[in-house]
This record gives sequence, C-alpha cells and structure tokens, in this order.
Amino acid sequence: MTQRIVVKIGSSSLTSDTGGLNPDKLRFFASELARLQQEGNQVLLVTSGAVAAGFTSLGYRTRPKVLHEKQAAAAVGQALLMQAYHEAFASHGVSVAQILLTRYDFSNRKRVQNAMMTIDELLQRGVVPIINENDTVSVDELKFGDNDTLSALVGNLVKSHKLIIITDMDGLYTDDPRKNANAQRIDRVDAISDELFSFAGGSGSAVGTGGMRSKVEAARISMRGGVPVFIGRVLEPGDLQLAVNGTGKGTYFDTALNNLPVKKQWVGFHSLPQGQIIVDQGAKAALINGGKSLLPAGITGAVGDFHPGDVVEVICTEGTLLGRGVVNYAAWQVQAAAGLSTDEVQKRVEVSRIEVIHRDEWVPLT
Ligand SMILES: Nc1ncnc2c1ncn2[C@@H]1O[C@H](COP(=O)(O)OP(=O)(O)O)[C@@H](O)[C@H]1O
Ligand SMILES: N[C@@H](CCC(=O)OP(=O)(O)O)C(=O)O
Repeated sequence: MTQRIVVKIGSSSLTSDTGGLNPDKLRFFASELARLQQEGNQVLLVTSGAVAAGFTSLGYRTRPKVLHEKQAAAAVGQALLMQAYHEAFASHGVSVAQILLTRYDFSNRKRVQNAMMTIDELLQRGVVPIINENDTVSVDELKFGDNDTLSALVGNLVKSHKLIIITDMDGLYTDDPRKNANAQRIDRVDAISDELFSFAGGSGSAVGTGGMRSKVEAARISMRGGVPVFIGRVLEPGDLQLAVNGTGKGTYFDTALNNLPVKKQWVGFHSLPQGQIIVDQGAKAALINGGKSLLPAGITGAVGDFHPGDVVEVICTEGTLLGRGVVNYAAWQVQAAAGLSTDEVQKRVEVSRIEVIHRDEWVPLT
C-alpha cells in the first residue's frame, strides 16, 4: 500500500561534534528516504540544519544563540542545506523541492490550503518536498523554534499515515538518559498523560532545540489528528524502513482513531487564538466530560479583544488550558454575560445565539 510518510530530522542527527553540518550523515538520510520513496511511498522531509550549515560561513565559532544571529546563519545555511540535499537525492534519481513555512502560515487557512495543494502536486510528481521553518521571517513569539511541532502540523495537514521523528536518542525514556543512567525506554504510548510529559526534558545537546518535550508535544498534536508517531534513532541502512514498519529503535505513539475533522484540527492546532475565556469548575466539567457547549453561566471573565468567529482559548480558574473554540460572542459581550443564566442573558445582552462556544466548534486540549 502506498503510504504518505512525514520524516523529521533534527539538528542533532545532522551535525558533527563541532555543531556544523555533517555531509555524510545528510547523504545517509537521503539514501534512506530515497529508498522509502522508491518503494512506492510518498515521502515528505521536515529538516532542521540551516543554522548548523550556515554559521561557520558567517565567522561564528560556535552555533549562535541570539535570534538575529541564528536568522542570519539560517539564511546562509538554508541554501547550503538544500544544495546538499539536492545533490544527495539526485544521486538516487530523486528530485527535491524547498518549502519554508512559518507559524503564521498555519494560522491562515488560505495560505495553508495553498501550501497543501503545492505539496500534493509535488508528491503526485514524485518529488520529495523538503520543509523547514522560514527562520528569516519568523518573529520570536510566532516561532516554532524546534521543527517538531512543524512536522506534526505538516503531518496532520497532508493526512500522513505516519510521522517519523528522527533524533539522537532511541526513543522516549522515563528521564533524560544523558542525566540518569537508570532511565527506562518507553516502547509504546497509547495516551499522553501528565506523567509522560514530566519524563520529557529539554535538549541534551548544544545543537538541538526542543528536546523530548517538544517531541512529545508533537506526538500529542499528531495523535489528535489520527497520525501515529515514531520517535527514535535511524543510524544504519534499513533503520528508516524498520521505523516505518513498526520495529524501529524508538518509541511508538499509537492513535485510537480519534481523527479530528480538518476544521477542528485548524481550531485546535493551527489557529492563533485572539483571547481567553475563564470558566468555573461546572463549565470545566461540562466541556471536558459532558460534551456540552459553553454557556455564559459558567464564565468568570474574558481577556483580549476578540470578535464572533475568532478562536479563543478556554482556561479554568486555576489557570489550566482546557481547549480552544470558535467564539460566538465579542469580548465585551462575554464580559457582559459572564455568570448570568440563559434567561438573564436573553433579557440583558444582545447575542445571536446563546452558546458562547458551541460543542461542534470546541476542541479539548487537556
Ligand atoms: N525523557 C527523555 N528521553 C530521551 N531523551 C530525552 C529525554 N528528556 C530529554 N531528552 C533529550 O532530548 C534530546 C533530543 O532532543 P534535541 O536535542 O532537541 O534533538 P533534535 O535536534 O533531534 O530535535 C536527547 O539527546 C536527550 O538528551
Ligand atoms: N530551523 C532551524 C531548526 C531549529 C532546530 O534546531 O530544531 P531541532 O533540531 O528540531 O530541535 C534550522 O534549520 O537550523
């Protein structure tokens, strides 16, 4: 069966000890990916490595840490990275294409649909799309930073059959194995609990960015989109195939077919929330366990300047994020209606429908 597979390769897997790009490692991954593609799969690559490929050309002795230095290094390095991939894939007779995306692109449905059509066309023509964050234009607060979240969003967007996150560790452990020799590998995950999140630490190397934390977060996004995930190592020829076939060196995150429809994926993971609504315990229970819509009675406040049709975050009074939804009220209407019964709202506030967020437009994120 033809599978659509998104493979993400982190900086830590592409660099030498000094932090620069290691061309042998890149050629190895290109041969693994080309083989996967030549077996009839549609393959997309999300790759880091632009900063690593570029920083020495700019005269930096080590990988830069400051944003504008990283952006300059990525601007030089992205071209070098693509050139290296172009040559490596060409030696296997495979063409590649460059796609650079930002967090902002995902928040705009038109832009994201266009990106998807381009990717579809490339895949139909046997080209491997090579995706990275557009570091030059990404501003701090809208940066993916690591490419893990980007790969999860791409995977959901293209309805990938699998997301393979390649890193320098053979999976998720109960603690960072660099710091704790007794850490145990977790082979399979069916649901991501708070405990699982607590196992995942930051990056253990000087070149990686997100560590396991951002990879588990990526797995959470993918699982909600119905895409199973592998996080682990690909070191020897054939390892990528093993990872895809279910016997790789790493951790598998399964998905219980709770495929979110595309609109809800956009609300939950791609949109940029315009504000927050704070709710009490009763509303929390109704939204999380009761499958109900959000009514004004359970609301205690609102933050931000949002309008009907915008996406907002819903937070409970202790400050925990409960989810996101499309709001039917403007911020001032939520403030005026907060805590009121349905009868009182109908008498006092002019609103087009009583649900502040309808359950069909609500995505729980706890
Ligand atoms: N619980 C954990 N299990 C495995 N690795 C962990 C864990 N917590 C933190 N890490 C660290 O995460 C690193 C991988 O993430 P990162 O350095 O960002 O790599 P990449 O460049 O591949 O994204 C590992 O080298 C490891 O030190
Ligand atoms: N966009 C940046 C990637 C940032 C990064 O290091 O990400 P990762 O290796 O996935 O933790 C680059 O190409 O250098």
